[in-house]
Amino acid sequence: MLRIISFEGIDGSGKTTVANMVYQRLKNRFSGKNIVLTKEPFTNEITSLIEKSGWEDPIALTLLFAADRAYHLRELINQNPDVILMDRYIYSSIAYQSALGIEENWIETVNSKFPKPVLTILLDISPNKALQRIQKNDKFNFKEKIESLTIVREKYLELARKEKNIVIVNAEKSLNDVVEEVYSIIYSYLLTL
Ligand SMILES: Nc1ncnc2c1ncn2[C@@H]1O[C@H](COP(=O)(O)OP(=O)(O)OP(=O)(O)O)[C@@H](O)[C@H]1O
Ligand SMILES: Cc1cn([C@H]2C[C@H](O)[C@@H](COP(=O)(O)O)O2)c(=O)[nH]c1=O
Repeated sequence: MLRIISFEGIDGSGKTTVANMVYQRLKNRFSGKNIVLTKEPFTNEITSLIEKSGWEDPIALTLLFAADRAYHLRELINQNPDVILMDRYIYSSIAYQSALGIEENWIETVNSKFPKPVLTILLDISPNKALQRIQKNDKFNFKEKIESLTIVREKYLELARKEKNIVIVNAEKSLNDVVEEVYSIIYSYLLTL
């Protein structure tokens, strides 16, 4: 069984930075466990198709992200991890692709063969603040408009109201405070294994 802890949130919420810092601390504290840090999208080939698609067709995007995920999970199984820290996972598809107008039920069905995350850290931040942070770090060629990120954020918050394993963390706090909070949530989970 793959135990996946996913990091979710709108672009610029701090997922990659926080996941990396928390991973370093967890690796030192739980040196006997095989903790893997990874991110989605995973494959260069599918990422390039996603970029070529122009980020507008939610059906194509849902299917491409799911194909990437299927390949990614097969690679992860081979690493025999105790726990996987995943920078984006299924809830990214639900939040982002449903924000483009596609039915959430269908996105859930497309992703229904993948293991659900045991825990999800939702880094919540206003789109304004998030966009200020990534102005200089934007790696992807897509529209990072405040309007669209506002819808994505609302989709994430809706998911958090439905799914008990999603923990909302205020990502507007200082980096140290966010890392401390996320570390302690995951630490408590790992002690139960
Ligand atoms: N709590 C914080 N306070 C201030 N700056 C932060 C905080 N967290 C992250 N940052 C900074 O914000 C920028 C974006 O962070 P990061 O790339 O980790 O976000 P992300 O959620 O992974 O973004 P994306 O989804 O676009 O890849 C980085 O420059 C990072 O150093
Ligand atoms: C997994 C996944 C990702 N996306 C979107 C979300 C982001 O805008 C980009 C990835 O960018 P990052 O800077 O590497 O986080 O892809 C998506 O729309 N659907 C998904 O399933």
